[in-house]
Amino acid sequence: MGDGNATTNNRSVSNSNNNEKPEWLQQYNLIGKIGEGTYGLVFLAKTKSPANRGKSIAIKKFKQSKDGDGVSPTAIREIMLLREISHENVVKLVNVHINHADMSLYLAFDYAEHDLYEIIRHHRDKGSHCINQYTVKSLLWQLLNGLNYLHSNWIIHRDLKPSNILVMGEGDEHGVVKIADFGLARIYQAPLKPLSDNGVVVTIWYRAPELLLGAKHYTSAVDMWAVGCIFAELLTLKPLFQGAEAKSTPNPFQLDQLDKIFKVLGHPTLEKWPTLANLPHWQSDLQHIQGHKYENTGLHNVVHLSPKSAPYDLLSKMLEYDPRKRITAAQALEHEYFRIEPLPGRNALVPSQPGEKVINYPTRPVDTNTDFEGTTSLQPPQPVSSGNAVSGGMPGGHGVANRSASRPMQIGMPRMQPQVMATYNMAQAGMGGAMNPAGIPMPRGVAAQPHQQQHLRRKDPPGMGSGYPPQQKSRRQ
Ligand SMILES: Nc1ncnc2c1ncn2[C@@H]1O[C@H](COP(=O)(O)OP(=O)(O)OP(=O)(O)O)[C@@H](O)[C@H]1O
Repeated sequence: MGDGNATTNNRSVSNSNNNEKPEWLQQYNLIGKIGEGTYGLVFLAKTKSPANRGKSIAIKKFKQSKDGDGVSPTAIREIMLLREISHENVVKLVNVHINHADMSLYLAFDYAEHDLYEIIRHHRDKGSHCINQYTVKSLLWQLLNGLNYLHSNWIIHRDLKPSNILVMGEGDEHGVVKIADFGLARIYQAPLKPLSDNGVVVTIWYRAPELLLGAKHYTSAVDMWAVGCIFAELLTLKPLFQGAEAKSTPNPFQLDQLDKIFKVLGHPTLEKWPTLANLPHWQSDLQHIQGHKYENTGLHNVVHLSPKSAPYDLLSKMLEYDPRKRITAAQALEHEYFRIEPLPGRNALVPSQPGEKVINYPTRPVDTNTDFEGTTSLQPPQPVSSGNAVSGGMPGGHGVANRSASRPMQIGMPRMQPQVMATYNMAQAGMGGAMNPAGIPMPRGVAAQPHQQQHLRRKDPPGMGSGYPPQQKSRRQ
């Protein structure tokens, strides 16, 4: 590792003995497991190199598929492209490691102490303490800023949800949002099929109606739907559309999820969404979908916002049924909501007003008994300098450490300037398939949709060159 390339090794990571560790792993102190998703396990490690000693890294290990064929070379090439992605609001993929013995894949990312799932849960558990307006707005703005960059580079996330929206802990980037898990949907077997069944539930609550209705061609608009759901959840601390997942077949019809959506937004009509008639489930499930009459509960009642307010206007545009009419990330960044007080800032976790209490969000619990194989004891528990509580128990154990108060607010926030993406030599990489100007391959069989094409025509993605929210009077660091 450290040379910027994927590193490979023929020996399996079988235990914690340093001599038997593959070379790349010897550059880290593996601390323990911090999470488990549908596709893999996430570990906390610390770098050993003198230049970056003690830097926290999150290593995601991808599980083997059941048939044991590991990760395809195509998937590996696509992951290598993700290394070129660089933006302040997108988590940095620092390295890629492939273990050839079992074709397991390890992705090393910059570590983020918090995520929106935990932040929302923290507020909900404290009972009726909503997230302050400044924090909600700053989190949302940065999420949109990162997403605008990804969409401009032809990357559709497809699985945005609160646990994938990370927020940096203390340090230079305190309170900065980082989108995680981007671009990985392409290496999974479509659509969103887990590599192995580990009992982790795939969340459908943030899934766009066109996907639920069986659309074969999705666009970046699916991410904007998810952002709308996350925005509402930040406001109310409750998932907006909490459907029960159907699991009968690999990609079952998620009727309950649609039911939850229709109950709040009313029934979609062909008048408002003309291409609805072409969607497979709309056609095939006449009895359930078209036969049922839904009362429109009213989104404003659920999120407790005035229908005339700026946040409501933005939210309703994110939750537009027709994906072609749904607001884009670039358009959302220009919305009035971000031009009125409180203005969004770079550190989303500082108090919104002088004198307001600093919230000490809990650090991630670390299970120090689980290593890459999932069983072996790693090393004796040790103090973790980033403030992580080290628990010897299973994930979910509470390891809440006290942390010092946030830095005082500063005026004059730096502009967010995304770096230009390096172009990848596709001929050299031997890749075929549809390409876009940024050198990112399109998902197989996915044509550029109107929602995406608007980005194609632009040289610089809108909203990115304009820096942080426009016309700000005062800003928080
Ligand atoms: N770079 C990172 N730094 C810190 N924690 C991370 C990082 N990336 C992921 N995590 C955390 O690890 C946990 C598991 O993440 P993972 O992406 O594997 O699963 P998930 O997002 O919860 O579910 P799924 O795999 O179904 O999308 C989550 O709590 C997530 O916030």
